Formats: sequence, structure tokens, C-alpha cells
Amino acid sequence: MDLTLLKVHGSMNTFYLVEGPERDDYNELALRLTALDSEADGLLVVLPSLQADAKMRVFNRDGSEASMCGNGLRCVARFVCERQGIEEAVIETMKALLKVKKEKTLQDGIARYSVEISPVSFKLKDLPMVYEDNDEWLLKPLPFLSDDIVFSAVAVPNPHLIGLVPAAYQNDQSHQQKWAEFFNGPNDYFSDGVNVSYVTKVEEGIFVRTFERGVGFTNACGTAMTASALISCMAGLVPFGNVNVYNPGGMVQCQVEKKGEEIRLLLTGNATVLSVHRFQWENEVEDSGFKSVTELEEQVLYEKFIEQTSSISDQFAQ
Ligand SMILES: N[C@@H](CCC[C@H](N)C(=O)O)C(=O)O
Repeated sequence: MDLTLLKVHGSMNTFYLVEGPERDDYNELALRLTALDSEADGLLVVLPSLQADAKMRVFNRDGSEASMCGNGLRCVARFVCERQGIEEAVIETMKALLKVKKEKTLQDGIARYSVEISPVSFKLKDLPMVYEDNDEWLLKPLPFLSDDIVFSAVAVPNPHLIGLVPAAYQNDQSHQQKWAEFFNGPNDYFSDGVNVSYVTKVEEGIFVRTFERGVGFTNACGTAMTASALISCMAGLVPFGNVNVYNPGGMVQCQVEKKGEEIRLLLTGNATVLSVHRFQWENEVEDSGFKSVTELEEQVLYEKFIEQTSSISDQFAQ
């Protein structure tokens, strides 16, 4: 089968995007593509939907399917809005119908979209996480892990474990890597694995580094950045409202509103198309492969944007 793929990114969280019918082997396609491209964090599939303008499925580098992807949703939002000539849409995801919207471009040319991140749950059963007889785990050290990091568990709806850390843990990532690898292997706490983020306050917001389930360290994880902004607001690290979230791949804005139990989260950032690919997808691995690549110019502008945000991100080892 001859497929047309877009290589896209949100904050340098990079995916192949394909449009197609429902089928049960997109995990295989994700594995084929990521085996050929070490930059790709996974695959986004845009499908027809009976309830929304389109449906998104997301597959990690290792072929596992995730319930949500914030950076990926911005790229899907752009694809659907441009295809239909609209500025707002609703996208069906595994657990929710989410509103997406075209926003004013960044630096006069970088396409920018906002996406709803929902539903949000602090219930450990929704991640799932099991730790003694706790129902929630918010802003408390996990004693077996460290005494000086407060951790929070939140599902948005994919699972996140978020630690508020001093800068030293950003410069030496071995602590984060060790525990993220442990929680994503056979373990008693997270039966489905978990995305692990370390968050540090910076002058104009927060810096977030994420070790993603099914991927490893990534330039950025949209759901993790939004969940981290929520936890940072709840911890009093930054005020509720708009939070600038810096990451190794750039910067996004997360809008965090919490009224009692009701939480509203919005993630806004770039949705960039890097290149267009033709890919031959056959049963045999040796018959599959890229047939052509057309590079686009959009990344030039994005690189300039990164230069501006790098004064903050460069405080930490990349
Ligand atoms: N990078 C994504 C999240 C992708 C899914 C994640 N690895 C999971 O398995 O939950 C994002 O931008 O949110």
C-alpha cells in the first residue's frame, strides 16, 4: 500500500501523521516508521468520526497506543482545520471529544493551535497507580524514591507522575531516567507504565522534561506539560492562569483554571509540518520503506523561535 505521510511536530515532539480508515495494525506501522527514523516519537492517525470532525489515534515509538497526545492533537487540529477550511473543530480521542482552535501565528508565520486537555483525574485508579491504600497522591514525597522531591499523580487522561525538582535534577537526568525506566518495566506501582516529568521553576514560568512511556526522553510532551502546569499552580509555584512552559524543544502556553473540583486545561503551541513522505507499507519489512521525501520550509522559522526560548532552556543540560 502506498501511503502519504506528513512528518509533523509540536515543540519538537515529532510524529508521522497519516489519514486512513479504522484498522487494527497501525501499531505495526508505528514500529516500521520509528525503526527507520530515530527522531520520530510515534504515529498519529486521523480517522473518520461519527461524533466529531475527525478522530485521532496515537501510537508511541514502541507501538503501544496512548489515550491522548497534546502536542500531536495540535498537529491533527491543523490538519483537520486546513483540510476543511475551518478555524475550530472537535476531535474524537480515545476517552473524550476535544475542542481545538486555530490561534494567531507565532512570529508572523508559525502555525499555532490550542487544544483542550481533558478529562482530568487525580484518582490513582484512573492512571492506574497502586501505592499502599492511597486514593490520590498529590504534592508529597514518595519516600522510596526521594525525600526532597514532591510527586503528584494525575491522569489527563493518559497517566503522569510529576516531580517538582531543584535544578540539579535537570542537569543530571540519571535519577529521572532510573525511576522512569523502573516504572515503565514490570513493577508493582504502574501496571500500564507512566509518563514521568521533572518540573523546575524558571523566571518566566516552568521548565519541564519528560520521560515518556513507550518513547523515553522526549523534547516535549504536551499532556505532561499541561499536567505539570496544573500541579505547579496547585503547589503555588506559579499563579493559576496562563503558564509559560519551557521544554527542550521550545515553549508552549498552558491555561490552567480550577474552580473547586472543576478543572479546565488548554494547551497552546506550534503545529509545524516538516516534510511530506510517500511510504510503501507491505506485509514484509524488506518490501516496505520510504519512496520519496519533500522537505518544507516551515522549520526555518521554528528554529528562530527556539533561539529565543533557549536562554531559559539552556540553563539546564539538554
Ligand atoms: N507526547 C504526547 C503523549 C504521548 C503518549 C504518551 N507517551 C503515553 O503513552 O501516554 C503528548 O504530547 O501528550
